[in-house]
Amino acid sequence: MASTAPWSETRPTALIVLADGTVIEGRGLGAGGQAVGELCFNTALTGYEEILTDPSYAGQIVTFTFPHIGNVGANDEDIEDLHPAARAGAVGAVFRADISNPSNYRSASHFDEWLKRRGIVAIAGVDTRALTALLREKGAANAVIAHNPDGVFDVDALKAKAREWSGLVDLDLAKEVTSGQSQTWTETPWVWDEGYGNQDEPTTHIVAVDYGAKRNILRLLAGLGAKVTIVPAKTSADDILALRPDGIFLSNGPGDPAATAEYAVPMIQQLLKTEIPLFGICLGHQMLALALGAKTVKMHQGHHGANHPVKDFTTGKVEIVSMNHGFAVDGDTLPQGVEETHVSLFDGSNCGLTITGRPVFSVQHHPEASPGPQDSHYLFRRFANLIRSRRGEPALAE
Ligand SMILES: NC(=O)CC[C@H](N)C(=O)O
Repeated sequence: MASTAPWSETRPTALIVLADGTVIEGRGLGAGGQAVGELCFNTALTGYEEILTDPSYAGQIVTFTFPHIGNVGANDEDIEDLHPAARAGAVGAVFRADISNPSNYRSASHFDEWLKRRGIVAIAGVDTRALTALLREKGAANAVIAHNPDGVFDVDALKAKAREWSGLVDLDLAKEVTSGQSQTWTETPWVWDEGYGNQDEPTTHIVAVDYGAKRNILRLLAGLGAKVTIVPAKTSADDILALRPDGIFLSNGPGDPAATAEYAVPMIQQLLKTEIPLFGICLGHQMLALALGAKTVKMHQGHHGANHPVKDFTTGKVEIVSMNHGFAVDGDTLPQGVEETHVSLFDGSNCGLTITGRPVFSVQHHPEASPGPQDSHYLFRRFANLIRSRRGEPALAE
């Protein structure tokens, strides 16, 4: 099977070096050079391009547990970050098999070329089952991924680099990946044979605070009739309210929520003094929880995949969801008046909250999928219904 990977039987052309000194050898793919970050694993079977361009993955190296990554090629349509030139998203990728030639009508380039252009350092030929078992046992690890086609590495220097990296705890990465200025978003979700649409006749206005927002979230909001104004992470509550939103959205994003909370929490607390419906996803969920007085914790290995079962206590239904988080809200710290609405059926961790009797809620998982099942799309309709109810309009079927 063809591969663009430089192949050396005798010499590895890429390494993963963990902070504990573990060295894993393989074949280099994608960009040359080195990247440092937290090494995690993702169990999704599809959607590698969406995963690697999710800005929530900034500062992380993703091990794909699915062995064949790259076979549907790459295109410019399936990226999830708002500003591709800024390359917010995963810094490295780990694969079992080499990348085969693309076979898909939507493919515009070989995935290896795409990785190179995107500046993602990648490695193939890794026993990803063993690596995943190691990460499950020891927890997500600080690591360096290095790719040199000549096969020359200073392993001691790589070990030191992995050891000396700060790690994600206390790191505010939202400020690195947020939009520099406000912009309007009107693109609606992808439809078979038609591609993406456009919201030409918006009936509501949603302000989305961008901590590293994924495009498909914005598309789903626009698809439900909203004009979306994306604002930078540090926009003040006054400036947000001056836009006269019908609803406010707090986006997903990378890094430690407790670090971003420094400026996000006072802003969210001010927004909560109004009755404007508010919806948060992932980092947005975590910061809403912090604004309400709850605590977030670093998880052992995190949740990254497209096959996680979550229970919605408000309906009793179980949904299969996309997840990508390394921190979680400690459900035991939710104050009185705040209800836990969703929980992970894998480990019981908190996956959602609402303020009793108020139009405010958030979830830890990624209801926009992209990639993943669409079971949780109802949460966008739940948000739209909070806006509709405030305006005296009939509810959509959830
Ligand atoms: N997808 C996200 O928004 C991730 C939130 C946060 N950075 C975490 O890892 O838990």
